Amino acid sequence: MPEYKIVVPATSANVGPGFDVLGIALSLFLELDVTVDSSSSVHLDPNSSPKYNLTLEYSSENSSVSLDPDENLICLVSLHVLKKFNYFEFPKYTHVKVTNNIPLGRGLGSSAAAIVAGVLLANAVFQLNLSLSQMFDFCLEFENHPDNTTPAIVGGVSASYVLDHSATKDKVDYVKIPVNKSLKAIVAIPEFELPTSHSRSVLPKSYTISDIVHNLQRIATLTIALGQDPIVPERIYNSMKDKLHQPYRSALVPGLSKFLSSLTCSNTPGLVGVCLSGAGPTTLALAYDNFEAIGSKIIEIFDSESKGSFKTKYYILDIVDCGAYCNCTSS
Ligand SMILES: Nc1ncnc2c1ncn2[C@@H]1O[C@H](COP(=O)(O)OP(=O)(O)O)[C@@H](O)[C@H]1O
Ligand SMILES: N[C@@H](CCOP(=O)(O)O)C(=O)O
Repeated sequence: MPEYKIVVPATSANVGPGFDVLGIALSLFLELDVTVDSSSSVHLDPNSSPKYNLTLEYSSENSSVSLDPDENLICLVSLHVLKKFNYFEFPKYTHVKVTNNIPLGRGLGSSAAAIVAGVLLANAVFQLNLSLSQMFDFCLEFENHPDNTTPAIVGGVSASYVLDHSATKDKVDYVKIPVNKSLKAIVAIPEFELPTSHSRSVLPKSYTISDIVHNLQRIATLTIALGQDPIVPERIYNSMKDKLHQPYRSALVPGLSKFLSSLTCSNTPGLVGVCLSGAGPTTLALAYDNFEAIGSKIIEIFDSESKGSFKTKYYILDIVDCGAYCNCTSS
């Protein structure tokens, strides 16, 4: 009876000036427990009619997610990978129990985690031995910016570029960026969802050269500043400013402008930088100390700016150096 455990971290993409380039893997996880078991009682449930020999179960509060393999993102990705290897269904009695702690549509890479999990699911059950490069290529077919999927796969902070969307393989290359070990992420998550597709639709089609240079200068310094020891808070803080996406998205996230302008490394001890997480509405603060105090200060800002229209909660998360993995727990 093969059993697999697949674990994929949440990710915060962009990291200020790194629109569609940078991403951080964080200690909040999507987990899949996969069994291929002919004696399992879950298949005796008359309401669970397996499609492609697969049944799905969600243990946590993702009630909006479809359990139909033709609609569920994890299954869609997995079946897509399988078809490329001429498999069209899972082994009989495949059951996938999903425990998802990554909130959906909040800018913490839930869709990227689901895509990566789908690739790993196909890889594990059919022993495809996919290379890292093949995994990146499959992910890119479902999310055409690799800034979430790369750190979800390789962990830590990464920068990636797409070599050529029209190439047949090896489309993505990446580097991992050294990060000072004392840094943690404080993510403030509003209770409303903001689909990434909507948050991308408000971005302009072209930019001024001064805005582009603004971000180019900062992304270069940020990638070095994050790993410096001792930390230079002002350098990280200034390097995390962005002119390519945050100004256009602030109308979608009440409180974002105030959050970005009022919390500084001078008035908030321990803080080194602030930005929107991915496409929002979650925000990210990087800090080396005073995590709880910074979290409370952020919540005060959003509570006052939202005027009671939504609540915001915060998590203090580690930057996890290990990306997605799959363990075979029995043979
Ligand atoms: N664990 C999951 N299982 C199935 N589908 C998921 C899962 N996580 C995310 N999704 C899909 O991805 C959508 C959210 O994607 P997106 O708008 O890009 O937000 P995010 O910033 O969280 O990635 C969800 O509405 C759902 O359709
Ligand atoms: N670079 C993308 C990142 C989207 O991340 P998500 O976690 O919100 O899906 C963008 O900014 O659109």
